[in-house]
Amino acid sequence: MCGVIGMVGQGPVNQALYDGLTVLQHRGQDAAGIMTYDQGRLYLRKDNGLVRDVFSARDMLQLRGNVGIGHVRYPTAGCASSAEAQPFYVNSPYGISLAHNGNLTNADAIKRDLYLEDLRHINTSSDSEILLNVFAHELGELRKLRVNESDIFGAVAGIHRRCRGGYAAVAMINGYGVLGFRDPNGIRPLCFGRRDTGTGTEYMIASESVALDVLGFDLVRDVAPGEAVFIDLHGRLHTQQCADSPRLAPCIFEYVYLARPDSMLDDVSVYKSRLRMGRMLARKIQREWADHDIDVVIPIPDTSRTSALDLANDLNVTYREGFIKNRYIGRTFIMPGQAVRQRSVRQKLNPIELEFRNKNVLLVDDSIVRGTTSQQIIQMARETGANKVYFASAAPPVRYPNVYGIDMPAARELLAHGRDVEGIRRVIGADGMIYQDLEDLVTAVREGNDAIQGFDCSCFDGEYITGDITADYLLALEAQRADEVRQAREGGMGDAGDLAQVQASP
Ligand SMILES: O=P(O)(O)OC[C@H]1O[C@H](OP(=O)(O)OP(=O)(O)O)[C@H](O)[C@@H]1O
Ligand SMILES: NC(=O)CC[C@H](N)C(=O)O
Ligand SMILES: [Mg+2]
Repeated sequence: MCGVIGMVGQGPVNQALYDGLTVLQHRGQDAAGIMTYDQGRLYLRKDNGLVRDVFSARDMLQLRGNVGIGHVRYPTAGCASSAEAQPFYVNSPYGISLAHNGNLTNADAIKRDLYLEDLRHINTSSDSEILLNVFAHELGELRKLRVNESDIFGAVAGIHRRCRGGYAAVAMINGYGVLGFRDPNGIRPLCFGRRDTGTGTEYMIASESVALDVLGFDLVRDVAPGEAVFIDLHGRLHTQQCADSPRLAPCIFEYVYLARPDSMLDDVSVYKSRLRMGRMLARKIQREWADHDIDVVIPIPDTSRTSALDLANDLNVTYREGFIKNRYIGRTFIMPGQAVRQRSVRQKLNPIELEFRNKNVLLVDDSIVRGTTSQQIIQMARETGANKVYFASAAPPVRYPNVYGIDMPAARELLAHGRDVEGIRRVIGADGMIYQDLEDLVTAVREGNDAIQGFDCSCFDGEYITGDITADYLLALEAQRADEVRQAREGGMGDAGDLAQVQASP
């Protein structure tokens, strides 16, 4: 899950895009980029690193113009090289750039077709470069010197016909404006907002509404699944449904972990959905463990705080902040590689002894994926003198790979894969263990918007809503992206197709 942003302003957009990306930083910490448009020229700055490290004051001055797009990356395909940072750019037709959140599940097949039939070369191993080239091909096929909005929407319809998987993207077309579109299942989030200024209306498209909030934009609405929104250079908004049979089935893991709690996603407050997850879990504890001896509920910061709060309220047990988080360390789960994830838990979280000594504690996390956090945290709680250490997860066991934009490619890396709850409890070393039921998780989110037809719950139930995921696909994904494979392949960074590095070499 990367973060994307796009804007057509009445004045320079560089600072707003930068600020918006810092607010979306929780969606990707590996690379960042901005591309702007000014009087027929495009300006690009992208590199590996956090937003604050990628853009110097000088870079910002060079990002000229009132129109632009931006991206923060958490890779799910390709490699970690800076050549795969986004936005991507292709010069024909018109000069198009694109930033993508999600993952294409038929990337290999499209790449072949792009080469053999459309005579297009893909220079990286990123699926986002493929998505851009499909769009460029569809637009180029019209063979027009000038296109109009309906041509642009027609090209998005072409993307929906050719691409499978999850994609929420923004694109900038040189001389035309900024486009946002979402896959026909609406797996990854995308919304847009407006801000009225003395000189006219400005529009912004973003992965999460929190980016609009912070910049003073009013949320207009979510982009519908399959829909495209286009803001032309005069700041006029055009929208059109571009898919044949769209249906809203957003990724439920956005609500569990990925999104910021102060965002609205598909009309559901992420914060309120997490409070409800906590209440649901409290009720399960009351049902199945009425005579519990929990003295204190302690969240594992940051994400689980919200659900732990209402879990404690509903259980009528004291809530305490027992771990203090180092605010200068990012999110562990989206770090590349198990070694760095392992190290960062200790550096990031430190216990307050008095909240643990001689107490029976219930540690609450939003989810357990590889078990990196839970194993170390339980050990810390014990070393700090806790009597009993119980563990609760506000999401069900994560047992299956994600193929739509979350980097969980290998089932065998998932703690819960092939294990029952008792087996998981033993591995993480807890005295007791409780997981949310999937049905309750769905209820907790859907209560915010009962128009949501379904969710992508694939990492919990192994059902892939795009219908194209076979056992062979999952095996190939694992062979390509499992931790140790990537470690061996990438070691440092870069790969043979890394143009940026080739050029930089003496
Ligand atoms: O089982 P694991 O593989 O450890 O993954 C799950 C953990 O990772 C995430 O925390 P993270 O540190 O990424 O972010 P947070 O500070 O937002 O909670 C999540 O909130 C869990 O704590
Ligand atoms: N997490 C994402 O959305 C990743 C986008 C794209 N697949 C990449 O790897 O760069
Ligand atoms: Mg966490």
